[in-house]
Amino acid sequence: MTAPLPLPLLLDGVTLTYPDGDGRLTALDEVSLEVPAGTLTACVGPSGSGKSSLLAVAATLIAPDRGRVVLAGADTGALGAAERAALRRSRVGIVFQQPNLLPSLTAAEQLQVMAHLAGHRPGAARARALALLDAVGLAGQASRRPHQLSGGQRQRVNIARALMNSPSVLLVDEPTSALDHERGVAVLDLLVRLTRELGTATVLVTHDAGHLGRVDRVVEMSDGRLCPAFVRGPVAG
Ligand SMILES: Nc1ncnc2c1ncn2[C@@H]1O[C@H](COP(=O)(O)OP(=O)(O)OP(=O)(O)O)[C@@H](O)[C@H]1O
Repeated sequence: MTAPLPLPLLLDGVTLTYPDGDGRLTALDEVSLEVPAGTLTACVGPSGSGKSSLLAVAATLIAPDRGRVVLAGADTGALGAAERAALRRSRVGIVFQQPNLLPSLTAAEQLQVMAHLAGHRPGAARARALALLDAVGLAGQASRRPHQLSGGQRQRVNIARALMNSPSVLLVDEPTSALDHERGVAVLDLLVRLTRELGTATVLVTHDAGHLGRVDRVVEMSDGRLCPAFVRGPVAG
C-alpha cells in the first residue's frame, strides 16, 4: 500500500509578531490552517487583520515566532535558509498584487525566466510556457510585451508565471483589486479552474468577498485570528 501524500500546506499554531515601538504587535495569533491539494481557500478580513502576513508566513518569506509551517510534509522551521529557499522555489508559486512583469520581455519569456532560474531545460520551458498561456486564455498573446496587454491580461500572465515550476502550493494576494468586477470574476474563475486541474493547494487573500461563490472554503482574519467563515465541497474542518 502506498503512503498517503502529505498535505501541501499546513500551518499549525502560527504566531507572528512585529516590533512596535517598545513592544510587539501580534499580526498572527495561533493561526492553524490545512489546505488540501486541488482546493482553493479564500482568506478575507479587514485591512490590518493579518492576511498578507499569513501569506508571507505560508510562503516562508517570514519565519513565525511560534508554530509550524509545513510544506509538502517538510517542517520549514527545521530547515536552513538555503534549504528553505530551495523548497520555496520548487513548491510555492506566489502571485503578488502587482504583476511586476519585466517590461522588455514577452509574455512567454516572463514564464521562461522562472524555469531558467530553477535550472530547467529551455526547450521544455518554452513548451510549458505556451501551454500555460493557453490555459489562462492568452494563447494569442505569447509574443506581446506587458505594455501591449490589458490589466486583466497582465494578471493572467502573473498567474501563469507563478505556475511555471509546477508548485504544489499557490499563494495569491489580492489578484482582482486593480480589475473591474467582470474581469475580477473571470480571474477568480480561472484560479478555481487551475486549482482543480493542476491540483494546487491555493490560498487567495482578498478584500472582496463579493465573488467567492465557487471557492471551496472561506476563512476570515480578524485581529490576527483565523475564523472559519464557511466550508463547502470536499474540504472539511
Ligand atoms: N513589516 C511590518 N512591521 C510592523 N508591523 C507590520 C508589518 N507588516 C504588517 N504590520 C502590521 O501587522 C498587522 C497585519 O498586517 P497585514 O499587512 O498582514 O494585514 P492585511 O490584513 O494584509 O492588511 P491589508 O488588507 O491592508 O493589506 C497590521 O497591524 C500591520 O500594521
